[in-house]
Amino acid sequence: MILQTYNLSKFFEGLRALDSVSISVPRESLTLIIGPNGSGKTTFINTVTGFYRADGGRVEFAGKDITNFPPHRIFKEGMVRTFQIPRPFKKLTVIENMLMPLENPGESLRGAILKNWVDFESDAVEKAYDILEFLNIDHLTFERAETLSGGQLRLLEIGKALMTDAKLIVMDEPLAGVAPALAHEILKKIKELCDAGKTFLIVEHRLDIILDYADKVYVMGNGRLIAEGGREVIEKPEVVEVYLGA
Ligand SMILES: Nc1ncnc2c1ncn2[C@@H]1O[C@H](COP(=O)(O)OP(=O)(O)OP(=O)(O)O)[C@@H](O)[C@H]1O
Repeated sequence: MILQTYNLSKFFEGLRALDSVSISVPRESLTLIIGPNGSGKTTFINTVTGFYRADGGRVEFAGKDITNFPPHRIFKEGMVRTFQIPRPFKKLTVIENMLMPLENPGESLRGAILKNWVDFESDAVEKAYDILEFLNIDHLTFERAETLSGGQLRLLEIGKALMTDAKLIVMDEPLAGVAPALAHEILKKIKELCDAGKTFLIVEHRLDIILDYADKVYVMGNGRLIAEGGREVIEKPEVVEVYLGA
């Protein structure tokens, strides 16, 4: 297992947004977290990646206790996250976005750009090209990010995550706003990356598209884990019920 949580909990003024959630993410898999709106999925991701402090429980990454490490330390351990809404630098080109460092979210745009132009390493550029080619967006290399479609922005986000060499890529709704054909392309790329040694933990609502690609599925409802298993879990009565009740 690359990631394990043990009774992870997070409370907001009495609301149990995350209530003793224990999950295991196998290496080189696509593990999916689903559940109706407000069931705690984003809170889970935020707590695992250090954006929220846990109120209870433990997070282990690659066998190491990383509970309540700050986000940059978790990043250094090899876990990177993408956000519900992609945040590229719109006026910059795709390749410039690829070369933007991710490790220091607090760094100013100006500082980041200067650092990049000064520190440009040819192998970083080469790596960025290779990744863009793998993702089939190399034709967009010199386009400004603002001209990309929703799906292309998601691919750019995956590209940026791949630039970091993170072992585990955590994604919040990577298919939101993506046309179905491109969504399938994205998922096929993700599966190829799993075969190549990466691990993905994904929160997603579009089950019709993503379920077939999932190796393992966790279902949340009201801050708790209500089911886990293979793709067939969505047929369990308790899962149907939590979706109907939402
Ligand atoms: N920063 C916060 N402060 C207070 N309450 C919060 C905060 N973040 C989340 N919550 C609450 O925690 C609960 C779980 O929210 P969360 O966003 O984790 O659900 P979700 O499953 O990701 O929903 P969605 O699918 O709509 O994104 C909700 O009741 C939400 O209102």
